Amino acid sequence: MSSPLEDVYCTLLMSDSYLPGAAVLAHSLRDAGTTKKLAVLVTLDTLAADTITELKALYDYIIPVDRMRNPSPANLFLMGRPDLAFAFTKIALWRQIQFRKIVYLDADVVALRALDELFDLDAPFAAAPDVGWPDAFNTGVMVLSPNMGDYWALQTMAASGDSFDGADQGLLNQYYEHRKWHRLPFTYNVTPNAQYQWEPAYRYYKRDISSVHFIGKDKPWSSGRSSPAGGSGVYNELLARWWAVYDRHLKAAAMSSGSQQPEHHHSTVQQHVKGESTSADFGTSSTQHMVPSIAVSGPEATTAELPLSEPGEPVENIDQGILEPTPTVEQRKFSAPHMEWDATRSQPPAEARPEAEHFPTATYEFSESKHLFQAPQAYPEPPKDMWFQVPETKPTPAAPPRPIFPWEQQPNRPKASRVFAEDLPPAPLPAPTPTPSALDQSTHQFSTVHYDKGQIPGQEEVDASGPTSPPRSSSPQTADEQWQSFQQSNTNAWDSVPGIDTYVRAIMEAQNRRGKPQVLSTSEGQEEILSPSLSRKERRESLIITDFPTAVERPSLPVTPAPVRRPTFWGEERDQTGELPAAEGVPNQAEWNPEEKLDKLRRSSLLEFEHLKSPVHPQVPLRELPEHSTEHAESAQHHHFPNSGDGTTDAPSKDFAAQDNSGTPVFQEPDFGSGSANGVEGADLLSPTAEDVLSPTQQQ
Ligand SMILES: O=c1ccn([C@@H]2O[C@H](COP(=O)(O)OP(=O)(O)O[C@H]3O[C@H](CO)[C@@H](O)[C@H](O)[C@H]3O)[C@@H](O)[C@H]2O)c(=O)[nH]1
Ligand SMILES: [Mn+2]
Repeated sequence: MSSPLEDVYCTLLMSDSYLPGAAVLAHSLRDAGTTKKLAVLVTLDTLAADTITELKALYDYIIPVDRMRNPSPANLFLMGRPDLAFAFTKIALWRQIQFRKIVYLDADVVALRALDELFDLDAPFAAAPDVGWPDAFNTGVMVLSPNMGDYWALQTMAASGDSFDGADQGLLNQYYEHRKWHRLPFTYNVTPNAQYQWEPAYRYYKRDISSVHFIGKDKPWSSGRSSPAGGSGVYNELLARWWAVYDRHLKAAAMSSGSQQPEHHHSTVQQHVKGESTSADFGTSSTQHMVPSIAVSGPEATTAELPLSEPGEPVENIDQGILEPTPTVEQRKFSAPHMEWDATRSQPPAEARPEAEHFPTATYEFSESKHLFQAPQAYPEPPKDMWFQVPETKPTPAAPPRPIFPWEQQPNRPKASRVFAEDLPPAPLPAPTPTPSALDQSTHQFSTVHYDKGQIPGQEEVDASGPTSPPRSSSPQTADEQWQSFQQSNTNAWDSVPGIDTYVRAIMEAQNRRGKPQVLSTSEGQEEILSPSLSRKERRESLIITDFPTAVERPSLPVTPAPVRRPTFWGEERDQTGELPAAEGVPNQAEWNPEEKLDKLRRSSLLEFEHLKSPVHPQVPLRELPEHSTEHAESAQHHHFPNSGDGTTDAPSKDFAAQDNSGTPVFQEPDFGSGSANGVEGADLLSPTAEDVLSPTQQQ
């Protein structure tokens, strides 16, 4: 007998109903990698043969013991646990002197890690505090050194029924109250309950938990998979640990997946797990099991026929609409992962446990429900206040903007409106220009609609009903007179500030010196051409942009206008970086005599231009010309030449300045289309090209 005594984990099984607990416990210890052997005390006369067979597959030692009844079980009723009438049987542990040390675990314990270090305790007896009374210990996890002295002392107490709770825990606490017992950390016997309150402590110590003990009447396997209503997140989390072991080794799906273990072992366990199996012959043939499920599912399976499930039914009843789901937030409370060390400051401690050691595991399986899907009667309420509340009372409109311009303060100011050219009565054309040439006749055809100053559509809207400007239809005034009166009534305050006037004049003079074209200068001899009614002396010379020169004041543009130098974003850099490529067939400006070309044009056959008189000539769009069209008509004498060759009309350059860089509007050419702009013949006759305009200095 010199061989050293063995160490074992040991549990107790007195009824078949606790078999799932004993099976999960054994698997959890083996999963944790313990090197110790497993033993189970069994009361053979209260256990089924299948249960013993199952235990043999899980435990190294099956140790039959005699049941020991409490002779005075009244205190058990005080606890509400009359089922613990044979709890004294547990003291048989002390007589298992074939073992050096026993780490005893209740059958309702699941080990989260191996507890092998407990075998190294020197103390003859150790246990963890009980949550119901922490000065006492819980007898679900104990470390003991079997010896017959303690056994007989305990047996004597038990026989006399000396236990304050009527069961083993009261007995053992009374026995060790005046002896030394080693107090184990609570983490060796964590006893969660649905009403657990101190969740922060749980979060803090969670990673140290070695085993979880599901005390009380309801066990994980007897309650089924759904957690008790209102169960705390802590409880559900730890409950999941038990089910994780069960699912890993014992659930029905494992049976049909080629497991090496005999099927009946698992079915024996499943019989005692709520919601896992209701049939005694479950597992004899999975095919047979499937047949009724097909027969039941059909349109005739209405909600009324569905069996109502108990509160603790599996999730699939929620899917089937039998049960209302609880909101997801309550099902899964977030808990931040516990950090063992500050990873931002140091490396992990050498003896640290794996970070993923306590990761919760969840296993999902196919539903075996035989019912068609039924939508839940109610889904969780959508969040409130997610719509825009339309104000019930109309908001008071904001005050109108403060008047800026003098005419805005006129009491009877007409309401601003929009007038389109199409809506206007045809404007009376001014007296035709007494030019006999056919060229002029055709030129006028270019200007589809002819406006005088006072008839400019854009100004009509202000003009027409204004108090200072009588309606044109009833007015004997000429267009120019209307224009004058309009201008006089609508002046800007700054028009009369002499400093501004002087300043702008200086700028313009500087520009003139640099060769900019100025259209405001008058040209003698042309005064009477289009507006004989307006004397030039009546107009003051003006810098105001809106104060356009009349036809009398405005000279005909030179045939070859001076190129307009436009300011670029890069300043004058453009002159250095290059120029546009020369247009094909465009003569050098120096070699070009406009008079000669005009003569040549006049001599050419009139018939060739007859088609240009047609107002629907395809090259001439019928649209209103800008307000300077009067001037345009004049200048067109010099600019608009038809192509004498193929009969198409040549477009003048559109780069012809609409505005020079002083901001003074010059005039805008009508759009004649771009197709023929590069015609050689026409280019010969037309002066300004893009090249001329943009980079005249670069030419030769
Ligand atoms: O029908 C039964 C009842 C109990 N047991 C075994 O006895 C143990 C104790 O019973 P249990 O239901 O686990 O009791 P608890 O709910 O844990 O109640 C507490 O009270 C019991 C009686 O004092 C102590 O044994 C427990 O350790 C203590 O945690 C079980 O784990 C089993 O190992 C059976 O095998 N079959
Ligand atoms: Mn227990």
